[in-house]
Amino acid sequence: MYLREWNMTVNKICCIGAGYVGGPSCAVIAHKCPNLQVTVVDQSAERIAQWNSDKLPIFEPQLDEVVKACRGHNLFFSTDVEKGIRDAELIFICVNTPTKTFGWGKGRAADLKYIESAARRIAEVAQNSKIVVEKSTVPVKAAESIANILSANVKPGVKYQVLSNPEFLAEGTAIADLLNPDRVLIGGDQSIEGLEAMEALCWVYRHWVPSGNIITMNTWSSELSKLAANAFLAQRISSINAMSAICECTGADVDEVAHAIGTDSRIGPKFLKASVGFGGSCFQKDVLNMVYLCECLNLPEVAAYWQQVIAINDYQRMRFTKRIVESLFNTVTNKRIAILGFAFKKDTGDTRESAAIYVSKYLLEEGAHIRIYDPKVPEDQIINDLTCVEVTDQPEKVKQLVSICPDPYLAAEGSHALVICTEWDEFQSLDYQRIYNKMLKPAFIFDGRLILNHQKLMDLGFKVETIGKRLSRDQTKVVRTFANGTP
Ligand SMILES: NC(=O)C1=CN([C@@H]2O[C@H](COP(=O)(O)OP(=O)(O)OC[C@H]3O[C@@H](n4cnc5c(N)ncnc54)[C@H](O)[C@@H]3O)[C@@H](O)[C@H]2O)C=CC1
Ligand SMILES: O=C(O)[C@H]1O[C@H](OP(=O)(O)OP(=O)(O)OC[C@H]2O[C@@H](n3ccc(=O)[nH]c3=O)[C@H](O)[C@@H]2O)[C@H](O)[C@@H](O)[C@@H]1O
Repeated sequence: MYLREWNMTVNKICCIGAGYVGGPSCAVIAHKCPNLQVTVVDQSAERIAQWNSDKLPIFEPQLDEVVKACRGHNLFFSTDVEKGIRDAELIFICVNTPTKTFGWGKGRAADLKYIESAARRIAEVAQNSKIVVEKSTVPVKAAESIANILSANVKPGVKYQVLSNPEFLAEGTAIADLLNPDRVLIGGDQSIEGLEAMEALCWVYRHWVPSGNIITMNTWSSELSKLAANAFLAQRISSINAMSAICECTGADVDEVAHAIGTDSRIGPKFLKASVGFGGSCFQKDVLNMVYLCECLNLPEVAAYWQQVIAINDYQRMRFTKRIVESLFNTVTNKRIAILGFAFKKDTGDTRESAAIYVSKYLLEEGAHIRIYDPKVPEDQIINDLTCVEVTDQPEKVKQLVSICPDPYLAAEGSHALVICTEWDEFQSLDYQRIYNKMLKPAFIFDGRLILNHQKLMDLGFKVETIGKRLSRDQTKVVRTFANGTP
């Protein structure tokens, strides 16, 4: 596409950051825009080598097919960041923006060092004008910081426009989300050059996304909308999880409550599945980022409101684990507990902020032996997650207490309890009679994802506990407690 104000044609795209977002989103752009050349660059030689191999660095349904269809034709993965930047007219920044672990804003603010280093690299290397697209999730006004870095180091004859184009894909459905997005959001400067830069990015997406699904707005609205979307989604999960605690005390059933409220078209049925707590690299990070933003803007009441979404999530993971310990006669020391599922959700091998890490941590602190099975997470990833400094100060002890099993039946063998932490489909069709026979009695199942047929399991002899409903326990206890006035 030719840009008149810029006297430039968009032919080549570069993406800085070959992670969960940069890899899949650029693969889809390359697949849908055969007229464009797309190069994904990363400073990690290991990651780039994996993208160029038969075993891609991330597991996503359909990703292999899309990458194989265009890799080597108009899709390239490279460690040559400079060349990637130099050749492209349009550059996506898709680097990580983790929560800061030090200094001001520690534990809440986003660490923007990778964004800044990408911006500085562009400024250093660029010999002609560039449209720079911030795709990473960032605090409001980050685009302005990028623009300031670029303009402070600009070379004669070079122009920049910085756009915000946050990504809304969810892991496990990344390719489907990218091929069929609810919307594509583009924020930019409302100047003539800014509008033309936005039009160039709209043109890229129009190769496959209907115009009506491409929304344009000012940069700050776009940046804030991304944080707002994740905060609203996380808040819905914390809301239904808060309901699950009430359900467990009252005899109500959280799935029934979710169904009842979800049929109200104003509320809608999605994202109302109670669980052991949300995980993933973004919900907690982005809500905390919002909390920090509110504090900086001197809005303490608003900050406290969003902080509570995280507090309920922490409470849910802890509450579920306490129930495991209580049910196992108040001690799990030296007991064997099988954990099924370690990824933060099904259909991904990603474990970042996975609820399974927290459940395992609490059980290990109580001295349990845990046997973990996950269909996609590699053994070394699980061990790294459980021995990192945030989880334990006794990594050697943890290694002794944890074993990774190649199948769920081996994990269950000789165990006192089986805990479902991830909603993998395969867990619904396991041979639970076989599992029951191999377990110690009474054999407990804790379904942290509400995915199993509880009645069938109880008929087999299992003691079953789950989130947001009482199954094995005596319902009359609840009524008596209320009669005493001490719920
Ligand atoms: N993971 C997800 O599902 C989603 C993530 N996001 C956002 O997208 C951004 C990226 O997330 P992920 O892809 O999950 O991160 P990631 O950690 O998987 O990938 C980031 C990549 O950037 C590379 N990198 C960092 N600085 C670099 C530099 N200066 N030059 C070259 N490469 C550099 C790293 O080596 C890494 O491979 C984050 O801001 C995240 O919040 C947004 C939507 C979905
Ligand atoms: O910014 C991001 O990184 C992305 O964050 C989420 O995507 P993701 O974290 O990949 O996955 P989700 O499907 O949102 O699930 C997040 C967590 O919530 C849990 N969850 C989800 C839905 C639900 O009803 N209940 C529930 O407990 C999941 O099991 C998982 O642990 C958003 O859904 C994406 O739109 C966004 O782009």
